[in-house]
Amino acid sequence: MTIGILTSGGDCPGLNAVIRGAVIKGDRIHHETFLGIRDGWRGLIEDDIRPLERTEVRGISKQGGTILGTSRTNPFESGGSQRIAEVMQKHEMDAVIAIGGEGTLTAARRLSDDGINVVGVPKTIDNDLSATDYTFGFDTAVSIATESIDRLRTTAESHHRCMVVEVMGRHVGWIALHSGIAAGAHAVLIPEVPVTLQQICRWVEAARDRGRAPTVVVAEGFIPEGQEREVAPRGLDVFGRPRLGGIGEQLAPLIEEVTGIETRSATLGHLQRGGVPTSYDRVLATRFGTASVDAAVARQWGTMVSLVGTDIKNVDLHDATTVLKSVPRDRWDEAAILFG
Ligand SMILES: Nc1ncnc2c1ncn2[C@@H]1O[C@H](COP(=O)(O)OP(=O)(O)O)[C@@H](O)[C@H]1O
Ligand SMILES: O=P(O)(O)OC[C@H]1O[C@](O)(COP(=O)(O)O)[C@@H](O)[C@@H]1O
Ligand SMILES: [Mg+2]
Repeated sequence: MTIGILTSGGDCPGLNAVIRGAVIKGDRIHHETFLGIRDGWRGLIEDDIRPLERTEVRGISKQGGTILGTSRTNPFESGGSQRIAEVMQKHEMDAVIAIGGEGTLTAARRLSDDGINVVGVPKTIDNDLSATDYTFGFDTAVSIATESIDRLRTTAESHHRCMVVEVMGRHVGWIALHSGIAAGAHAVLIPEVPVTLQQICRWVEAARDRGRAPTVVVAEGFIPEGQEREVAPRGLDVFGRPRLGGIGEQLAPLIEEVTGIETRSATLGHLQRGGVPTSYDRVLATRFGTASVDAAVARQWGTMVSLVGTDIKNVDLHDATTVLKSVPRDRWDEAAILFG
């Protein structure tokens, strides 16, 4: 069997570990041949494909980014399933392992419904995919965010300031919640839970009154009071969605105005997506990679590998892509006991 591998959507630490796991297991156990598809669906549509040898994946599980490149190309805008089948046939490619988030896997599901042999691997720092307990990349993003909040807090303490830290999370607040709890934030603001400016300021003042440097962690997708949408002053991405970012900068002067506490903001942005994966993410990504080849060999098309408890299972792509995994209200309430 010849298997093509692609990485698509926002990159995330651990992608290379999946590629390495798949190629090594496929070569050593199943004697499969691999093709590297460049830049996600773009490579499959534009026929940008090359052999992917075992020697190329040596030692890459600790490397950030993806050796295959990524893009947000929509396969259905330029030829769709028919074009992909044509390119696969040309390369005698029997199957595709698609490593991506909810967007990529939705595309994979649609392609699979059209008869393309696809197996999905869930990736995203946002941890917003249903049908898997965790995705690789999330642990690394939370670690980087936690360390950054710890650092920002020491400078805020020196200056008796409030610090607003903006983290990623397009639709969900998992990174904000976990890094906020880990760093002992005085407020965590997420897209799932509306919080008034008044409440935020009450938490900030309570922390200040105890001699603490108030620390507010906000997910980029948090919708501030009185606004209908997220803060997105930087136009649209290639898929036509608003590019989020800026809520931290918007909140800081408002908090300063209401509380009188000098307030700064810092946006962590792509720092959360770059660099080496944590050991947790390397292990999860490697296990996903080896399991994805097993799924391809077993011809489990239209499925995705997933983490359930500590086991790796196979789930239907339909189940994985219908509902986003958002933060349940009780998980935020549990954290909110510690705010202020
Ligand atoms: N509903 C959809 N149908 C087909 N293709 C989609 C769909 N949603 C997203 N995609 C494609 O997958 C790409 C990757 O999705 P995106 O959300 O950017 O990243 P991720 O896969 O990490 O979630 C998108 O740019 C788009 O081209
Ligand atoms: O700056 P970019 O690459 O357009 O993407 C930013 C978005 O990508 C993410 O990091 C991950 O989202 P995806 O998994 O959907 O790619 C989001 O948290 C963020 O909103
Ligand atoms: Mg997405």
